[in-house]
Formats: sequence, C-alpha cells, structure tokens
Amino acid sequence: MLNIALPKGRLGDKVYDMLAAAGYDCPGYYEQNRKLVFESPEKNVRYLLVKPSDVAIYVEHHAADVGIVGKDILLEQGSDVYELLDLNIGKCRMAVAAPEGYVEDKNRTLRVATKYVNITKEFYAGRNREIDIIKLNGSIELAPLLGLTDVIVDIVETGSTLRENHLKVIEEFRNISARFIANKTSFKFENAIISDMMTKLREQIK
Ligand SMILES: Nc1ncnc2c1ncn2[C@@H]1O[C@H](COP(=O)(O)OP(=O)(O)OP(=O)(O)O)[C@@H](O)[C@H]1O
Ligand SMILES: O=P(O)(O)OC[C@H]1O[C@H](OP(=O)(O)OP(=O)(O)O)[C@H](O)[C@@H]1O
Repeated sequence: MLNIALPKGRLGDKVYDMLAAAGYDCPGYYEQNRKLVFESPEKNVRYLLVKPSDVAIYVEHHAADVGIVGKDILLEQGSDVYELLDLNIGKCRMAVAAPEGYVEDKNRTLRVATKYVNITKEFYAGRNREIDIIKLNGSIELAPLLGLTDVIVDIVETGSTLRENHLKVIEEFRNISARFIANKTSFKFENAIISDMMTKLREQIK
C-alpha cells in the first residue's frame, strides 16, 4: 500500500480533489473529524494528514512514500526527496514587505521577521546585506507594525493581508506552488505505482 502525506489546511482539500480526480479517491475522506489516516484498500493507497511543514519530513524519512508540499517548504528545509511534478495549485509568491512609507537605511543591519529563515538568509546573502532574523510562526505581518522588525519575508497570494495591515510589497523574488514529491527509495522500489500516479496526476494539472 502506498502511503501518501497530505498537507492539512488550505492545500489539503485541493490536493485530495486532484488525487480523487486522478482515480485515487478514498471513501470517508470528507467525513474526517480528528482522524489522521484514511485507507482505500481498493486503490491501494493510504492517506496521512500531516501539518504542511511536516510533509517533506515524512517523505524524506520514508514514513510516507509520496506527498504533496509547497515549494516554500522544500526550499526552506532543503529536503532530500525527488520532486516529480509541479501541480500548479497553491500558487503564491515569496516576497519582502514593509509598512507603507518605509524607506530602508542601508547603513543599518536590516531586521527581518519570517517563518522562512533559510530562504531569507540565502536571499540577503545574495545581496550582501547584513540582517538580523526574528523567526516567527505565523501572523508575520504584525512584526513591522509593532516595530519588532523593519521588514518581513513571507508568502503573498492576493495581497489582501498586506493591504489590510498597511504593508506594501518591496520585492517578490520566488514563485511558489505545490509539488508532488517521492521518497528516493520508494521511487526505486515502488516505481510502477508511483509512475502511474504521476501520469494520472499530470492529466489533472490545469
Ligand atoms: N496565502 C496563500 N495562498 C496560496 N498558497 C499558500 C498561501 N499560504 C500558504 N500557501 C501554500 O500552502 C502551504 C500550506 O500553507 P498553510 O497556510 O495551510 O500552512 P501553514 O499554516 O503555513 O503551516 P503550519 O501550520 O505547518 O505552519 C504553504 O506551504 C504554501 O506553499
Ligand atoms: O496575500 P494573501 O492572499 O493575503 O495571503 C498571504 C497570507 O497567507 C499566509 O498566511 P496564513 O493564512 O497561512 O496565516 P499565518 O502565516 O498567520 O499562519 C501568509 O503567511 C500571508 O499572511
């Protein structure tokens, strides 16, 4: 049976719908309450509902054979997995943002709030810009409003979170979308079923 790690939350249902349309539906998925494992013996798949930021960890450590995860997580964690498909869902951009009217003082160390410490370090290293990072786990937009940092590095989709908090995009530097990933050993030993899933999922990409 193939173990599939699905991200709980905003991506989860979209991803499940895509898998179901590809022929890998699982009875009971939509009746979920606190259940974290769903099996379809008929389709030979088992779904594991995990936190979005844990999907690649399950796959890399072979607790799941395949998974669906945002490119932001793969970049941040440097996951050692095969990235098989760009599913063209969960689309957003990684961006630097600051309060409206913010003007950067290039002589000072820039204070940056983010969930994405590694992505942020790499981005500013590429610019030779000295930074202090404050790692937060959510509501990143609050940090510059309270003077905790100068700017944030975060995901932007519609831009409404920024607008409603009087922030503006300074620079968008990376497109993000959901990826179908596989464990390297699984890809070798379960190649037929994973390749079949990949072909059927590819047909569902819009
Ligand atoms: N506003 C957004 N629009 C589109 N895609 C997004 C948006 N925010 C996040 N994503 C994508 O969806 C994935 C899951 O995001 P979600 O907000 O559900 O999880 P999270 O709350 O960041 O995760 P965790 O609870 O593990 O911290 C992200 O990794 C990213 O790829
Ligand atoms: O451009 P928008 O369409 O407004 O989307 C961007 C928002 O979505 C994500 O937040 P999420 O909902 O995951 O909340 P959190 O970061 O506070 O967990 C991201 O961190 C932004 O805050």
